Amino acid sequence: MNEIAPAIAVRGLTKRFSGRTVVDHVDLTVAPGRICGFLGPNGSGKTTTLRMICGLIIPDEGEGEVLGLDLRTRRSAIKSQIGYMTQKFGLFGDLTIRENLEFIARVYCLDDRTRRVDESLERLGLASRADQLAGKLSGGWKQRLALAAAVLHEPRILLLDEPTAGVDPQARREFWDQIHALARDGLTVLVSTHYMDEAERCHEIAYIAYGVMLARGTSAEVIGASGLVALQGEGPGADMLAAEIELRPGVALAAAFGASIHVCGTDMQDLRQAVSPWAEKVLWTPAEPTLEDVFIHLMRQSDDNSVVSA
Ligand SMILES: Nc1ncnc2c1ncn2[C@@H]1O[C@H](COP(=O)(O)OP(=O)(O)OP(=O)(O)O)[C@@H](O)[C@H]1O
Repeated sequence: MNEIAPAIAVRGLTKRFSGRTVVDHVDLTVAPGRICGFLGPNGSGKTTTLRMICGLIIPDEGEGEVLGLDLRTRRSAIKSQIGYMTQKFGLFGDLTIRENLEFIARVYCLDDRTRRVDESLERLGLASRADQLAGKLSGGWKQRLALAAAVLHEPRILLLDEPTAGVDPQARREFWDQIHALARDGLTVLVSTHYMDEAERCHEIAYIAYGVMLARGTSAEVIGASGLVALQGEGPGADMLAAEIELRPGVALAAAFGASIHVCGTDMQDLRQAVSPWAEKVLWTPAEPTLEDVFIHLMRQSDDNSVVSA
């Protein structure tokens, strides 16, 4: 059987700014057509990692291949096959959707511009609004236009930096449906996000805290590897107990969800022992730990290196 070459295979990627290591020996392999989500606290090196992979910044250490090209020696060739959508809307508000795409097509010196723009408008559901000014669009439509612009030159890797911050749930869902459609056609997608629902829509996740990759895999694998177990408590006042319960030995996290409480730890016996003082008032039942539990747990265990000492 022929093995499909990975779209991305990098090893030991490291970046330092002013002597501070912001990405510390990160390894990553992503197969073509996969959507890989990057999560982690603010300032933990997600964007820097993505930019190194795409040849936009030079790693201080590390090596690898992106689309089969050497990351150190073929940066320009890699960059030409990357689509990049940043969080900030970077298109022209006083041009229409169509004019913006035509402008991008000229910047990239694309051939057959009218066909490409028409196909892109159709594919991303923008055709009915092609003549609307970009500046008058809602957040969701702006994101859709930014996505159309990022993939107009038919890149093989798409980089999305917090793509749906501030966009409503319906528009986010549609945006993600489009990302999945692009991935089905072979586009490899790397996306940084703080949203759990976005993480869950990725094929795989990489969790980076302060430059170090702490977890990697599908969302089920990341939850399984965390070793966390959880209990849900329901009863009068259960939602008021989080702060007190979180201080008990054996409890890693406790949080109210509506009228109930969700608690996590690494050992079920210890967790049951920790909540036993409330066994009469509150009904405790086993629950599934969530991705959010895992990420908060990992974050609390890692050292914040983002504070620069004087
Ligand atoms: N060009 C630069 N020069 C100096 N420091 C930088 C530069 N780019 C990033 N940094 C620093 O590197 C660290 C990692 O930044 P990065 O943007 O990669 O984090 P992030 O995980 O994407 O953060 P966020 O979730 O807030 O977007 C931060 O402390 C940031 O201030």
